[in-house]
Amino acid sequence: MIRLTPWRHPLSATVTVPGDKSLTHRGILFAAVASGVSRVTGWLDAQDTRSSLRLVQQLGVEVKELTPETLVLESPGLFGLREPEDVVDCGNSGTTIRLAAGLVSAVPGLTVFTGDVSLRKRPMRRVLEPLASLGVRSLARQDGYAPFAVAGGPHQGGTVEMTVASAQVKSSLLLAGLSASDPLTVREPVASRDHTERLLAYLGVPIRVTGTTVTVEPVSRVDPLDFAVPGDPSSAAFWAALAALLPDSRLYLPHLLLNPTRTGFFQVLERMGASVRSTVVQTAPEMVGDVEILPGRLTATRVTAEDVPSLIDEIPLVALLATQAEGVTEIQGAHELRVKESDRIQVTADILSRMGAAVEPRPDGFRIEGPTRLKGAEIDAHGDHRMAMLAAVAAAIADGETVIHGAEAVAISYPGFMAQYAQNAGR
Ligand SMILES: O=C(O)C1=C[C@@H](OP(=O)(O)O)[C@@H](O)[C@H](O)C1
Ligand SMILES: C=C(OP(=O)(O)O)C(=O)O
Repeated sequence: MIRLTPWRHPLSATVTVPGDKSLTHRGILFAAVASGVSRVTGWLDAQDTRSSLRLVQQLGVEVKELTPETLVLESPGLFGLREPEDVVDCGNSGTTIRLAAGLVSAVPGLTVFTGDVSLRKRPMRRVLEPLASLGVRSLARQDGYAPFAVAGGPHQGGTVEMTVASAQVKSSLLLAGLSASDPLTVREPVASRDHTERLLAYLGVPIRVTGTTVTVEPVSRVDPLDFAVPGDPSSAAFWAALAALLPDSRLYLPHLLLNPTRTGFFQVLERMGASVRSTVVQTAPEMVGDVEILPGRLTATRVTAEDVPSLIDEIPLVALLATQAEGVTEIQGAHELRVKESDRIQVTADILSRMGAAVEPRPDGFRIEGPTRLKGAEIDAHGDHRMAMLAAVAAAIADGETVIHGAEAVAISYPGFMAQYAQNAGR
């Protein structure tokens, strides 16, 4: 439990955020696919990425070096990975369990997956069913929840029409495509983050992307990877929201991942009235740059299904900004938030309503009327890292004290968040 009091000053700072979570997971999993010694620098060391690390170790990958900056892994390669001797516990990490389900289609024998109480309630049919259409056998609890088991072995390619826009489902299938007997095409309803496609191309795997259709060819061997992970824009979004909400702030966020499939939050922030300036310093394999945020008068906005994948994890922060914006903000097409680490539509609405905001949860989003003054409250993060950080940002602009239960969940994606928060709040 932590107690937070309002900030009485702007956020005028340079904040360096840890490495991107999605890219760190992929760096670890692709190091397992590659044959030989791979290196991932700037990696995120957090509970979720440790789940991916444990998974690849159970599959026979050796950790050669692990420092706060660098991870060096040695793998026998995709076709040398071995059946895990025990159940693979993916903790709280949806990305680990779903991507790994596709990866282990190449691993002879049985891989049994489980996770924590939250992960065991998240839908897995969305990966197991399309994998089954390629001939990958699996068995799951009723309703398709973990624990489930995947039997590796021969399977084919073909075409899969995805029903949800999900980078986890798409990536799981593309990983299974690497060990299929023929090419695999995956089509998404709306483009989700494309890190897997970019990394596969960077590794020299034959892959074609046309609009929201991706085709990958099977491989016999993949060369090792040397990959630098830039800062996580989803972690940076908490600081950007603070700067947009605290008058006279000036925030500098150096070296962030600026892949356009991830920057929807910064676009919405600008649309709502904040100033967002970015300077691109690298374009391949991923776009990277520095971002500066200045506050402005916030006005309501509309977020639609087309926008959702590019800011899926940041939508609760848009809801918070909307409580301080003039007018009615509507967020639509975000049903996916209901099946994250918590039901993020319900939990966000509960947190903001307790703090005095006018928030109406909808089946697929929110209607929020602003501006309203927020007041401190007693908040339950429901074991969800992003809900705990959302409450901390809200606490900075609320009147009175906010108590957050379950704030230790931040260690899932951003272990240093509360220390950096205290450091900037105390000035
Ligand atoms: O592929 C990824 O790294 C992720 C994809 C998204 O999930 P979905 O694929 O379920 O939308 C996102 O919410 C999650 O934090 C990370
Ligand atoms: C949804 C998230 O992660 P995952 O699906 O990997 O648990 C997240 O980090 O907000």
